Amino acid sequence: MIADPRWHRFATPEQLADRFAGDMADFLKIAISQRGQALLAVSGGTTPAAFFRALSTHDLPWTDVTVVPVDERFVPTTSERSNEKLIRQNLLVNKAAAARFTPLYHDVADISDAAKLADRAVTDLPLPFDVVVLGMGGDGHTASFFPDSPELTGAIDPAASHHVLAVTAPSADEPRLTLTLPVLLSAGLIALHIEGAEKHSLLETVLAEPHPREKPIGAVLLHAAKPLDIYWAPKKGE
Ligand SMILES: O=C(O)[C@H](O)[C@@H](O)[C@H](O)[C@H](O)COP(=O)(O)O
Repeated sequence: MIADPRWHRFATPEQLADRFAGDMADFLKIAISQRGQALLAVSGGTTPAAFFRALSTHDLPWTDVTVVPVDERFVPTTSERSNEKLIRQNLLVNKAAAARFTPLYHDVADISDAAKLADRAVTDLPLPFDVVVLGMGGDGHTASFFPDSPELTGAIDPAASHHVLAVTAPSADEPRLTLTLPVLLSAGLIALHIEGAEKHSLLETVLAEPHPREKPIGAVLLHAAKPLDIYWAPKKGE
């Protein structure tokens, strides 16, 4: 049974970015006040850049915050496809430049070695995450849980023993490293940031009938112990 999500709807992506950044900054401040530090996992892709830039300007004890990618393309951090590059250029700037960062990408030949290194680094963090920010693709994937991935079952296994897995998928442009479902679900707050009418409609469909293997966002919705916060705005011109 899915816990009814909390929808936060905005007229424009700019208004969403400003309010979303303020809400996440407030939650990170609470986490820091309660446990002296905060763990923030963020997704990549094309949607979050404005939110990252807005969050980077907020005044909070960034030296007590560790930022981790929810998932990563197995590409050098100089690549335009790199989520680490996106995060470093848009979030780890301004006041947030003082934050710590734990990468998933490691410059090794074999992605399974990178996954092992990333899994060890994430395991060594003071888990659970305080905030996880997810995106969603038009096929209903989130993180790197792709419907056509042979590793999907392992990645969305609620009892997965690893925190990071290497995954591949014909629909993904490159091999990926992804946090697994349990480590995402253990977060204090899970926010889903999507924009556009198409994604809104897709999510409404999944909320009505979750198919974790067809629409992997459904695995998050089904197994989340608390409601997700969904931040949505129409795309420009919609
Ligand atoms: O590495 C990635 O691409 C993301 O982590 C991925 O899960 C993303 O959130 C969705 O693919 C949505 O991407 P867009 O924001 O580009 O639509």
